[in-house]
Amino acid sequence: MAAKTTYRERAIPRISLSDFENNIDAITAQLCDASENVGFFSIVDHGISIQEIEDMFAQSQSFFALPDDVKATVPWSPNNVGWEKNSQIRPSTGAPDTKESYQLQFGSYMNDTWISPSHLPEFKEKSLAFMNRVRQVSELLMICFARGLGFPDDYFIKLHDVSRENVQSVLRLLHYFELPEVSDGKVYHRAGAHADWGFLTLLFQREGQSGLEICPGREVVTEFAQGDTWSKVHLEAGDIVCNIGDLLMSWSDDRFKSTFHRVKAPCEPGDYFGPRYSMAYFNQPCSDAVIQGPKKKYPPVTGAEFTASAMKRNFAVLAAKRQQLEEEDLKAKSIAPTTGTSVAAGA
Ligand SMILES: O=C(O)CCC(=O)C(=O)O
Ligand SMILES: [Fe+2]
Repeated sequence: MAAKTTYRERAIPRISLSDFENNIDAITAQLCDASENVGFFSIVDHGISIQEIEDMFAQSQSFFALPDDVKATVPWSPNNVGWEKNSQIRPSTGAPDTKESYQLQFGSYMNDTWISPSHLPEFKEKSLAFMNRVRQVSELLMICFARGLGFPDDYFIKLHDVSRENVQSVLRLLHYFELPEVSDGKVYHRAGAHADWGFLTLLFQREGQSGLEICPGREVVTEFAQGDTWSKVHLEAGDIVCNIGDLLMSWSDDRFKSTFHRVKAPCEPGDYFGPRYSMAYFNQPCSDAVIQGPKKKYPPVTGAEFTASAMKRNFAVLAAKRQQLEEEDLKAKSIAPTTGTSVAAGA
């Protein structure tokens, strides 16, 4: 069984981007405050309509409704594009998330990885149009973060130029499976606790499909530890939930916090066990972008190097978690060799 969660109410700032040009200073101040103190905020009046978001969710749902052997024609690849199912293992749990996802990028890595129009005629065109809408909103936020850190306004925008071949930005469509409400003793991780390693994530969720929770408290980007007091992220239709990734935390000399979050493994009364769809747009800079904060707290690294070391850290923690689970399993078997009890990995 998953452990019972300790909750604390935390206010997650809601920031309006209305009349952006005239309000840019006030918006910058609110974004910096939210990023320093929570690491999560939602944005409203961002210009993407509820209808546009729902239309993209409809495309996503049509994709996931295809038979697995059709989705398998666009498999996940190490270029970070494509479809996977039950395969993303988080260091916090040591177990795969119970979900499937389809990752989309702007450039040529996608050439063989767009689902054929014979299955979904409008999928590619509609997805690229939606990705460009989210990119535009992201660029407004990038101007504010650049100002907040004392860089020129277009500093981050240029380093996330999606017309360049080596940009790493991704739209991840997610489908978490419906889960049994009656406990069968297993823990079904939806998205185990993690921090995003990119620059800034914009997340779209559907009303009624709750589960996103955050756990702030990280002071330096090199630290993997997490607290155990969670806060639910409440959602209003049309809101975009944004979170700082490790890369922006490092690029801001640890001023803006990349916060641990998860989609809870439902196990308590009131949790949502039904099918859940979400979409996460990860802003990730070009692989040759040079990353260093204004105070030079960390040595300069390229986008590619930052990603590689984030992966290395991730896999080291994952290996340690797996070893811990194996040792617990062996211990449980030696105490009660005939029960076959499985080890619950708490998120
Ligand atoms: O599905 C969600 O609400 C969160 C997904 C997420 O955190 C991720 O994919 O990094
Ligand atoms: Fe995430």
